[in-house]
Amino acid sequence: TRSTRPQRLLKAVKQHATRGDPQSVISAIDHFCRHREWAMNVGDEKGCILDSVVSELNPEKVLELGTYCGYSTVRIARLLPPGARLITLEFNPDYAVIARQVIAWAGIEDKVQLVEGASEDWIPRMKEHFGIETFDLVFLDHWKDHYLPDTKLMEGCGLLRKGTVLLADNVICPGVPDYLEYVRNSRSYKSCYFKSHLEYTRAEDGLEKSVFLG
Ligand SMILES: CCCNc1ncnc2c1ncn2[C@@H]1O[C@H](/C=C/CNC(=O)c2cc(-c3ccc(F)cc3)cc(O)c2O)[C@@H](O)[C@H]1O
Ligand SMILES: [Mg+2]
Repeated sequence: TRSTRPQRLLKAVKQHATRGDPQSVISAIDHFCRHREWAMNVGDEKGCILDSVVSELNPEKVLELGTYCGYSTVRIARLLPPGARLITLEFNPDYAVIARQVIAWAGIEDKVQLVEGASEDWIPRMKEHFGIETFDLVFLDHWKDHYLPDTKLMEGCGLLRKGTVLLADNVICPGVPDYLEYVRNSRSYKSCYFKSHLEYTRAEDGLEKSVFLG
């Protein structure tokens, strides 16, 4: 049967990227998505904004909601200091199979824990299962109607501390209106918008950075 787009993306990584070189994995995926087949990775333009937020924060504990093929997982993990940890949640087993191989090809698997399952099931188990007190950074890039409920769930589970940064993809396209309204109007967040473009296109999109104030 015909291959899937994530399988073709992984093939492009194995053909064009150097094992153990995260930057070459990122470039191979960007090239594939720009010149062969579009895919919903955060991409190179918004990826640079993601890089600057990670580099400025130097987070020890990072949570990613929605691994997909592992592109942003590699972008984040390559910048983490030794001993820092990224937990990424992916509930589609077919995508998880691809993401594990992309993460391994990049050579950053020792910083990453890919957990197969739904965010709503795993967020409440972060403390007892992973020994996580609070996260320093959360990257939201999963189903857009789950950004808000999962944020409220993380608040309720005590996973956010004064200064935790939530970075949300796609706040314009496809858009997350209920989430934006919440983080921009809640007294518990200081929020700002980083204008950019939808990955590999000229359409507007951007990232919303929201600092939890406690
Ligand atoms: C129980 C559901 C909520 N919890 C979840 N827990 C764990 N993983 C979850 C997940 N939801 C979704 N996922 C996974 O995240 C990924 C989903 C991402 C959804 N992203 C988008 O829809 C998206 C869509 C676009 C897009 C933009 C314009 C356009 F014309 C077409 C698409 C651009 C993006 O950057 C996007 O991120 C998948 O791998 C999915 O299996
Ligand atoms: Mg996205």
